[in-house]
Amino acid sequence: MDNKHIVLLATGSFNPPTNMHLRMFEIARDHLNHLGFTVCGGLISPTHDLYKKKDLAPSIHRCAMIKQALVALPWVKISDWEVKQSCWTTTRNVLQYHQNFHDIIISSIRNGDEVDTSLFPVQFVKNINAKDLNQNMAINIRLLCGADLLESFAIPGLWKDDDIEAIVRDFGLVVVSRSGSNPHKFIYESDILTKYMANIIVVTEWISNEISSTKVRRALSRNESVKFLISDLVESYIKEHGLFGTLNK
Ligand SMILES: Nc1ncnc2c1ncn2[C@@H]1O[C@H](COP(=O)(O)OP(=O)(O)OP(=O)(O)O)[C@@H](O)[C@H]1O
Ligand SMILES: NC(=O)c1ccc[n+]([C@@H]2O[C@H](COP(=O)(O)O)[C@@H](O)[C@H]2O)c1
Repeated sequence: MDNKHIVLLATGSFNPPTNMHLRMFEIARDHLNHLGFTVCGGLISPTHDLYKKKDLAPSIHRCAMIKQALVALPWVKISDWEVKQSCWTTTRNVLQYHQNFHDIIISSIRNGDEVDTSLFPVQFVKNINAKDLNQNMAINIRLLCGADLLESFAIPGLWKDDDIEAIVRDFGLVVVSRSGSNPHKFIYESDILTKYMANIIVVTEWISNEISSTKVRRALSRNESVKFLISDLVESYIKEHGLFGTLNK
């Protein structure tokens, strides 16, 4: 099977989605294209409401904000599968679900079955032609993350070793560097990550910045401007619904 066709999947709180979340997809796609991969699309899978994170807005709002943010990034779509589960799901399971979903779509197309194209994540149809399908084409779901998420692999009790191994072995990682991080050093210091180094692509963000959802939430609660940090549509949604302490401000 060839693994040159990639769908990038990012998980996280997106509380709220920032411009850096969008940029992460753009620079990853650009980098992968230069390496000879075809990025067929991207997916954002916001984490479940039961994920223990301070000040986590309800997923109904996080999904709505992501949709607003993605108006500016049409090749990426939201997946609400994770938030619709009855409890929090590991990232490994999220990746596996989406991998299975794509495998089914590919085999349906190959068999000439009627496929509901509205189900396609992103520009799938545009980037895949019949010739590819006749060969051993496959779609590889890869986890797209910032270096802080990679480094969270080392937090005791947060990730199971088995899950980390399955994520790098079966799916692969695309890691975008973030201020204060050193993904290459982190990979070097981990036996599991070093073993599967070939499946980890590090994208260096040269124009590094410190945008984070935490800082955006803080600014919003203090009635400070968040223009150019999040999209105007996301900002309007937040204010309309009084999220993150913006009520009556
Ligand atoms: N400035 C950034 N540079 C690189 N990656 C980023 C950046 N901001 C977010 N990401 C990545 O986006 C994904 C989702 O992030 P998440 O929703 O946790 O945002 P966050 O800004 O880190 O949130 P919070 O501040 O609430 O912890 C993660 O993989 C995270 O590493
Ligand atoms: N064991 C696991 O699979 C595991 C552990 C910690 C975080 N996660 C995921 O990583 C993401 C982290 O998001 P935050 O950086 O916003 O906390 C979330 O989507 C969360 O579900 C997964």
